[in-house]
Amino acid sequence: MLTARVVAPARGVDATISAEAGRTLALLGPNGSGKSTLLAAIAGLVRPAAGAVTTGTRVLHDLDASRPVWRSPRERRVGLVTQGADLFPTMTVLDNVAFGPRSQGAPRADAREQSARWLDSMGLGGLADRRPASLSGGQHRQVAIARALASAPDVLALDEPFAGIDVEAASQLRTFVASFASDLTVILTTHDPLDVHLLAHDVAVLDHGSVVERGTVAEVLTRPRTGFAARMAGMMLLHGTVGPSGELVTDDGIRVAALAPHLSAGQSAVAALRPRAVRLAASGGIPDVIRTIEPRGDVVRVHGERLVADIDPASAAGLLPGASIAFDVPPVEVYAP
Ligand SMILES: Nc1ncnc2c1ncn2[C@@H]1O[C@H](COP(=O)(O)OP(=O)(O)OP(=O)(O)O)[C@@H](O)[C@H]1O
Repeated sequence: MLTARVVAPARGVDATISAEAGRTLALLGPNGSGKSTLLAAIAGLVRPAAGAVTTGTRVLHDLDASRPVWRSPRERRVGLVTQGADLFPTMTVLDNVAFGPRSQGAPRADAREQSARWLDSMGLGGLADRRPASLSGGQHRQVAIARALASAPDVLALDEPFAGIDVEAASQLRTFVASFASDLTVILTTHDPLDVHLLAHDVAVLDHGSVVERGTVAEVLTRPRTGFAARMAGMMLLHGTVGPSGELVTDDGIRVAALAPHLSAGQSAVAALRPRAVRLAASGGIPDVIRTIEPRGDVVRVHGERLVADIDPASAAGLLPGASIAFDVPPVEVYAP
């Protein structure tokens, strides 16, 4: 179990996260929200102003103690793989991977032998004699991850591991990560909901340096509480209060019937709505004005000022930006914000 409280005022970060052994935590959040800073502090590459990081009973740093503790990156057993994860360009893949055990004191021959076995076990044995410049983007990332794992870390921190490589390489890399993730604590930052669904058990959402939402993937992506998590889940978030009949009255006055409301009238509430559930109203409905219309796979996405709907192309014929429109919304589940 990793717990980290990182206070880095120069970067606007004051966040606490925890990640359990054998589980993968996805760190989500807008650009600049502090995800990379958190990982760098856990790895000991950034020294925060305050806070502490522990894995199990090991203290990696404790800057709040009367005698502060600070372990060097190499003593932490945290493998950090960043987007720019630079392999040493003049070394072979094997020597790059052997660098980890060597820096922990293993003799060169032992480190190379151990690393060769390690590369084989990860299905990368064929790359052992190659230089980094000859690797594809996906292979480069696999080797960088293999190098981090060769030091037998307790925690593997992956900073946007699938960004900037092609779709097929990203898919292979996801399978690769999934193959060893259950043996250690993995934290990964991502902007892609697919990574969350395929790899993560838990999610923490950062905004402006603080954790604004956390829970299991199912909790956060089916009942999002922030606009960011809702967008990740492909949903829109309606904020409001519970009306006298248990309906949700949104902040801009939309009334939406609620499914089995558990909240009392007057309480603050949110609901998450999928654009596919929203229909064009035959009569009545929630009035709106069309902002944009875009094709999206087999549907047409109509963005109104208030709501977003995915409708079939035939129903979208004749709709134009600026036109008045009305939407029907099905009963929604409301929950506390
Ligand atoms: N090396 C640095 N020196 C000073 N400030 C930095 C440094 N790196 C990042 N910052 C600042 O710290 C804050 C948090 O940045 P960070 O890179 O941790 O966010 P992030 O969530 O990882 O963003 P992204 O999704 O764009 O990678 C930002 O305001 C950023 O400008």
